[in-house]
Amino acid sequence: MSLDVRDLTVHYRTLRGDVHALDGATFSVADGEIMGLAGESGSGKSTLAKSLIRLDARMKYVGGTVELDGARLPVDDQDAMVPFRFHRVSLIPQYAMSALNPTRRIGRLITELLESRGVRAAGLREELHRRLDQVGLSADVLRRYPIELSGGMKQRVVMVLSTLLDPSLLIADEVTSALDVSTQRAVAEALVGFRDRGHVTSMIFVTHDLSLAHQIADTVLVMYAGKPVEKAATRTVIDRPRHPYTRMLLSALPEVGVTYAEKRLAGIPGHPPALLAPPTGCRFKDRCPLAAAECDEEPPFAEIAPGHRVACWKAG
Ligand SMILES: Nc1ncnc2c1ncn2[C@@H]1O[C@H](COP(=O)(O)OP(=O)(O)OP(=O)(O)O)[C@@H](O)[C@H]1O
Repeated sequence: MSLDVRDLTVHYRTLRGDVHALDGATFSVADGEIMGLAGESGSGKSTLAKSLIRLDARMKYVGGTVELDGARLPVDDQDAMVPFRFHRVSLIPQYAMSALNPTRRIGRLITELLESRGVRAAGLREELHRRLDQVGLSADVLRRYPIELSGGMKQRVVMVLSTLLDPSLLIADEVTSALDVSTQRAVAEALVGFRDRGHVTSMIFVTHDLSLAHQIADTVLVMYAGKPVEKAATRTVIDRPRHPYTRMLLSALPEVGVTYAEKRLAGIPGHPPALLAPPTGCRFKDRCPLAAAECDEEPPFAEIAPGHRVACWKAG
């Protein structure tokens, strides 16, 4: 088992109190698995992604454990995480490509970044060239400035850099959302290529776009209001979703070739609950067509079939 997360709970400190952005997340990711992490904006996807690598100053670890390849990942201690970051667990952050320093050539940027992580860049030069080639970039990009590269090229440079040390876990946080559809596909294919060549053991692919998760992920974990609500093989989530929220999320997807007049976007009525004071019991109950008295108690994230977990009293 590559990644094993138990009851991970992380809040944001605010002047008005704690925002319960991630509340008791339990799931695992197997060796070789690409897990899509899906859910509406604000469901806690980025919070979960960041929690596995670096909490920012406003985030507060509240509880839970994370194991990577059988050893504890010290996600509650930011200094103890230093040797793991980049080496064992690596993140391609949201908007990574706009974070490249515009005044440095790509080659120099990469050298500086590697050396700041205690890695000798000279020893990795050949491998760097090989990996750039694998994602369709020539070594010539190393002599260019970020402004001379397209968005898709910059994204691929960041991807190569994030995986250069063969991390066990790669987290890709909305890496394709700023790209056009064909570039999205190239970036998604490059990510799958990293896994297929063994440059990363497993991957969490954060996206609000279930159709994109469908293209590259082996499994999908759906989050709602800070909690995982369903996880299964991608085909199962798409063809036989069991959580009412997953069903509504899927029916809200626009269909290609169907005009707006023919099928108005279903959408999901209502709003997610405020996470400053989340409701007790199932967090989806106020928007759920199946809600009943038992939903005042929190449903467990139970395995209803091999590899298929659902947090819903009505799914069993
Ligand atoms: N710095 C912060 N301070 C307070 N609350 C925050 C902060 N960052 C995020 N939140 C809240 O935590 C919850 C989860 O946010 P998060 O960014 O993890 O969601 P997300 O699913 O990644 O959304 P998106 O798809 O928009 O990136 C939301 O309710 C959000 O408002």
